[in-house]
Amino acid sequence: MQKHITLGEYIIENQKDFQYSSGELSRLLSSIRLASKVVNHEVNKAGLVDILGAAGETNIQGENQQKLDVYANDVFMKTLVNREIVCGIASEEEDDYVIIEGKNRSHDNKYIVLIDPLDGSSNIDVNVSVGTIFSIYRRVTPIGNPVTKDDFLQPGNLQVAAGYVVYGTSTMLVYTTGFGVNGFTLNPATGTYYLSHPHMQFPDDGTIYSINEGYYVHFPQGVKDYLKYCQEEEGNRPYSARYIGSLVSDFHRNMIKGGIYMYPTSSKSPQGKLRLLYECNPIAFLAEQAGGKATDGYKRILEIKPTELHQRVPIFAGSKLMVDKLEEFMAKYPESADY
Ligand SMILES: O=P(O)(O)OC[C@H]1O[C@](O)(COP(=O)(O)O)[C@@H](O)[C@@H]1O
Ligand SMILES: [Mg+2]
Ligand SMILES: [Mg+2]
Repeated sequence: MQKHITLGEYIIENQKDFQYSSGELSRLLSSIRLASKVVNHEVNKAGLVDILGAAGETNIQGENQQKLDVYANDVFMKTLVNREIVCGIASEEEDDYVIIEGKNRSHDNKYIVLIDPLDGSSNIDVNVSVGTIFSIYRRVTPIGNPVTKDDFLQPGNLQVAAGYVVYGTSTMLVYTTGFGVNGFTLNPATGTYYLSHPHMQFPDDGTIYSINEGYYVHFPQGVKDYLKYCQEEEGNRPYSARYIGSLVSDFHRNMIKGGIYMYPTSSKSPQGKLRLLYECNPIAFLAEQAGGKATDGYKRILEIKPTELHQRVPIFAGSKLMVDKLEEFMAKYPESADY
């Protein structure tokens, strides 16, 4: 009989791959696994109980928080804090980073977590897939001291692990520790994640483009030109347009089928919309680990030096040949061109 590998087994078996293996990163990933199951349970009954709708608060970025945004943030924060395995957390739903001081081992945990607890909030109330995105770094502040902003403002190429959970028709946890990308599907009957998508790889090329095309008039000229290219009749074009409006779900589909996800700058959002630290960096790490590519249109996302916790950047991520082509169009216009 074929043996089904559980996520718990996989984490333990691959612990040796971690550069500074001490079991801490494994415990951290196990905590995320646990918290994701709790959030999944709540997301699954979203239509039944009073957890739909706005929480009545806005986050520091001026966005209306949904009840499930707040719930997911609480679950991930509490799970990570209670287990005393990280020294700091930054979340989309928190104004500033949170310093975690262990009860017995004050300030001596190694890892920090940056998280988008519930991605795609606008889809919650209409029963469409949402997700969680996480990014993990080693601290740079010496052990024994409280973490500082510098620990959180590290470029994406220093991530030690990153991943997402997609709460879709099935729930999947997909992650990398820098040794490829693996996907695990939750069996709701047993509450266990099983390895279902080993060694996930972006097809080199694809025929899906994902962008909020409603904002077309506000896009940079390079993006407009690329969209016209996507729609022309030639070779494997025109491509199919697919846009869920949930980064995790759009990215996940494109990784499996081949495609490009785009959230450019626009005259309405001159910096782009998606957040570098807990949306773009983890997605870019996964994209590269799966043989794909992620850029801001001109340079690698993973090489951007962050300056702000909630910094926004444009992102183009997906199949390598498609992102290469997008960059060709972008290169025709200087990076600072007016829209
Ligand atoms: O509605 P728009 O402008 O197309 O934006 C959709 C994008 O915004 C996001 O929902 C932002 O994420 P949050 O829900 O975590 O704020 C992305 O998941 C998604 O790709
Ligand atoms: Mg998000
Ligand atoms: Mg969110």
